[in-house]
Amino acid sequence: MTPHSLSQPVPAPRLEIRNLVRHFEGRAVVDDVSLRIQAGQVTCLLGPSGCGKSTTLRMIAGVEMQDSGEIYVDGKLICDTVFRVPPERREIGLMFQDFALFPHLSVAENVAFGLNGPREEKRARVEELLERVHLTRFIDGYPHQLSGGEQQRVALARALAPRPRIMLMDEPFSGLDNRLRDGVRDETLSLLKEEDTAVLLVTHEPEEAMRMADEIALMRGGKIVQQGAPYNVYTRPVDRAAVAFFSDTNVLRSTVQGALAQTPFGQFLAPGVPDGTEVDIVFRPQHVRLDFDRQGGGPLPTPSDGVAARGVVTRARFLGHESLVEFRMDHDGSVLKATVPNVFLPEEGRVMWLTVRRNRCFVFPA
Ligand SMILES: Nc1ncnc2c1ncn2[C@@H]1O[C@H](COP(=O)(O)OP(=O)(O)OP(=O)(O)O)[C@@H](O)[C@H]1O
Repeated sequence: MTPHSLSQPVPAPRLEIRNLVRHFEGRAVVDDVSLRIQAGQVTCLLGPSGCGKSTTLRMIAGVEMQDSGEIYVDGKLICDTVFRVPPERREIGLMFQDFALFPHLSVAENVAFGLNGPREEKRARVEELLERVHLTRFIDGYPHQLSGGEQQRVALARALAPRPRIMLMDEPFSGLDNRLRDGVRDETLSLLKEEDTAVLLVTHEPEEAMRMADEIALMRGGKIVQQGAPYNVYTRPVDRAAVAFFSDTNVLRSTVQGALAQTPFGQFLAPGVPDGTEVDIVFRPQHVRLDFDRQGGGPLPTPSDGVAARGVVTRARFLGHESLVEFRMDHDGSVLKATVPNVFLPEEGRVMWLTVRRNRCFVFPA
């Protein structure tokens, strides 16, 4: 870094919300939520249905008022409990799943809807955006002549036409079928990046968040419980529910003695956990290793994989890029799941030995 760049002032986040709170019927539906998003960055607000994602988005859009907290755009206050810039002056673009196009307006008229200024300028912006979403040929067409994916791209062009500083997107792709969705998502993402827009995208689908986000804010019960790059949120989850939100999980319950949790898979480190504490050892099916039975025995213990435990196959299914195998474990009759790349479909009743990758396990208080 040069001395010159050191002296550059750090730009204020394009969007910042501080300590937003909203109650409905005495319940905090959004409970002290803070976020910062830079220009050109996509943050996904990810969480189960009803956790307060849409209410957060609506407060930023200005169609819902917070009980407390502030919203800033480029460092300027646009809303607290006293001062409020009206929604239409916030320079925020909106895209919702059911944000339908106007059926009686042509594609060009739809895209131009939020634009002011001379006709030629508006037309030039409409042509530019339709070119970028590869829909120039439909410029004089009407929404009913377009497929779902094409309509969604027009909606995106319409939302971006006035060059909003921020885009708020609420489950924008959930109306599209799977085949279309990936393509529309990728195209949307590259267009948003080109426009240098700060994006807050609400979704309940982890795959969508992993695919789209620079940063994921995991929300539950009105609070952001974890925030970070997708890789970090996935590999360093804060609790058991955060693991389970992204994938199937296996759980072993144990009690800590001497900073160790004993299990049929050997011991797990539980540093700093007091003796007598019940813990859950949580791991994903892809971190279970399978081995064949060798005359009643399994593989020898290793420091990285611990001790092998015996299980019997109850079900095996091929999922496309991997196979999911379920086992009933000898030690307590519990069911554990393992995934194996490609095709692996052992018959029901087959005995196998399971080990668990130590460096992929999470130990949480139960
Ligand atoms: N106007 C309202 N009056 C009363 N309760 C409301 C209102 N709006 C939202 N809620 C409640 O607040 C909670 C959070 O709703 P919100 O729509 O923000 O959740 P969400 O995470 O976006 O869920 P979904 O993905 O299902 O839309 C829900 O329990 C909802 O019923």
